Amino acid sequence: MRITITDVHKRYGDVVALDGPSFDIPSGSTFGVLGTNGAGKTTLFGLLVGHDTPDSGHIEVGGVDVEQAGHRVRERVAFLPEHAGFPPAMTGREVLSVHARIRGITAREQSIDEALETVGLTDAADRTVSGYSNGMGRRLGLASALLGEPPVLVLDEPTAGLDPRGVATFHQIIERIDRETNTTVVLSSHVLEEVERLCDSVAILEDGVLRAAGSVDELRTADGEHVTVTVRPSADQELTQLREAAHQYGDVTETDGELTVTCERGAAVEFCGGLESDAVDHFEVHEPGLEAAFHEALATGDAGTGSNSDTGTDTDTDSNPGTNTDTRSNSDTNTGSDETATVDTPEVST
Ligand SMILES: Nc1ncnc2c1ncn2[C@@H]1O[C@H](COP(=O)(O)OP(=O)(O)OP(=O)(O)O)[C@@H](O)[C@H]1O
Repeated sequence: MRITITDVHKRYGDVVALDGPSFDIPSGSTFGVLGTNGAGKTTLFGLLVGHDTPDSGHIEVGGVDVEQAGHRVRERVAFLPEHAGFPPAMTGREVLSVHARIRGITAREQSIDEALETVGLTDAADRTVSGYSNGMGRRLGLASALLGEPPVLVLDEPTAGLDPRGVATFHQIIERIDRETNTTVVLSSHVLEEVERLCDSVAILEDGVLRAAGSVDELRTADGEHVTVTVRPSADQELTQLREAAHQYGDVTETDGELTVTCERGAAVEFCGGLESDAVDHFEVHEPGLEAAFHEALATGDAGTGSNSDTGTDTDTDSNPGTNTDTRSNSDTNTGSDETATVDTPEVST
């Protein structure tokens, strides 16, 4: 279900929480809302799920204005708040049963079983919540949001405070929802690698203002002319010559005997093509990441894709985007990730 946010304003007294952001969230996508502390993410989510109303502007979910829908917006939008608490004496299943009844969900038992299964809590369903770990509690919150298969799922910092295993479990669940359903997932996070991994598109807010919006691919290649190349020499004595060569192509930094060269794509091809196999143990070419785009957006107010942005068509988008540089095709490659071309013992030489 497509979400359209149009010129939304919200103040709390003198504080401007939202200052007119406008952007679209494509149906079926996983969408990240990013921003510094106090940027307005939670405020936006409160308006999106109908907990509060904007001072002006509109939010539509599937063509229906959230404000006008009133409590009926719950039929379309489910919410996992950042701090969701449950009565400790109730079992997980009882919690879901109450939530299902409140939300008027039919086929309640089946819906509860499915939600428990999706979040991996089937075995713990009949234990009291007081014995749940933090991660299990978060997953119970997600199960509650999933009841009745809502077309839109809003998750406010879903992995905040979880240990690495809890984070990984949550990622798997969200990826499964993305893969197996047409649910539109909107999430906020301060962890840019997480957003890069999970989300198709993002909006970046600062002080209530939209700084950038677009697909993750568009944003991270907004500065698409530049890549970084890291090179590890085969021996210490090769470092000086490599450093001199690298300086001809771009800015060079050095850490633990490894060089990082930031340069234009064409220069990277030339530089890598000129590396002598005897002198180099290993080199990698990195695409610009979302983190660079985020800082760029905050620094310039625009990451290159424009503000009041349509972030895509009303269809699912590729959830596992990635672009490669031309340099990858020049050599034998072991690709580390979609964003990195990794080359061991290059066979090209001058
Ligand atoms: N109920 C409220 N009363 C007064 N000010 C509020 C209220 N809710 C939010 N604000 C203010 O509005 C601004 C936006 O807050 P919001 O919680 O939406 O930001 P956020 O991006 O979610 O921040 P964080 O990443 O720290 O959770 C902040 O300046 C905040 O202090």
